[in-house]
Amino acid sequence: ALLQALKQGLPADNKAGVAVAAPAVYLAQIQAELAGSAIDVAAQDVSQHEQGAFTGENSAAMLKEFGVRYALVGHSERRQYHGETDAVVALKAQAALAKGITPIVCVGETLQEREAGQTEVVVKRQLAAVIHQVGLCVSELVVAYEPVWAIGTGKTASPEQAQEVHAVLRAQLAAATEKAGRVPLLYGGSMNAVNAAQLLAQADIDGGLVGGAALKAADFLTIIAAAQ
Ligand SMILES: O=C[C@H](O)COP(=O)(O)O
Repeated sequence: ALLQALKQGLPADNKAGVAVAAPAVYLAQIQAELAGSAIDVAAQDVSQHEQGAFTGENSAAMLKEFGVRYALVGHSERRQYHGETDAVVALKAQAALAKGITPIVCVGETLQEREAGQTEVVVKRQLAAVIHQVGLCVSELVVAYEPVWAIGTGKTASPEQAQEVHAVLRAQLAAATEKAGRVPLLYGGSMNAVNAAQLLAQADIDGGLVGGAALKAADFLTIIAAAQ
């Protein structure tokens, strides 16, 4: 029902790239529902391994069979609950790129790290691992800044706080590629229909990685409208 509402509500002149990131078991259904629409399919994770005996993992090649165009890598919940290190996240980004899937690399600091003044150090360390791993493919990444303290909490980073970090990430990308301006930088963490426009108005915030607010089609469509 959510996908139908999104498809019907997306204006014909929509200019924002839109993708739905679903758990792997729903990807076939999502692919079928979104066929012929302007909405892309994304996975919430991808294996770091190209192939082999890794029971339970979904390789990039397998995801590709279901029309997956993007894969989140390094979402803070994967880092926190599944022990994913910067090195593993970097391998996942590389594995996705190798099969033509665009990785959406998630970075972000915890509340403790922010309060310790470590935000810049943490996000730069997380992104550096990926930049180092993917080499010349840096310009093919999407990067999402998701402060851990803002995810699902209703506490959004202020537009100024988010922009400050996005500017750091943009500069880091610019040191690695001439095409840094083309790398979409998304903000995630309690983005909603009310605060999206102000966040998206910031110079280096190109889009959103929306969780809770995307579960209501009307709210998600409002955010998409703000991203034009
Ligand atoms: O996966 C989604 C992001 O982590 C943001 O979630 P949220 O918008 O519910 O805070």
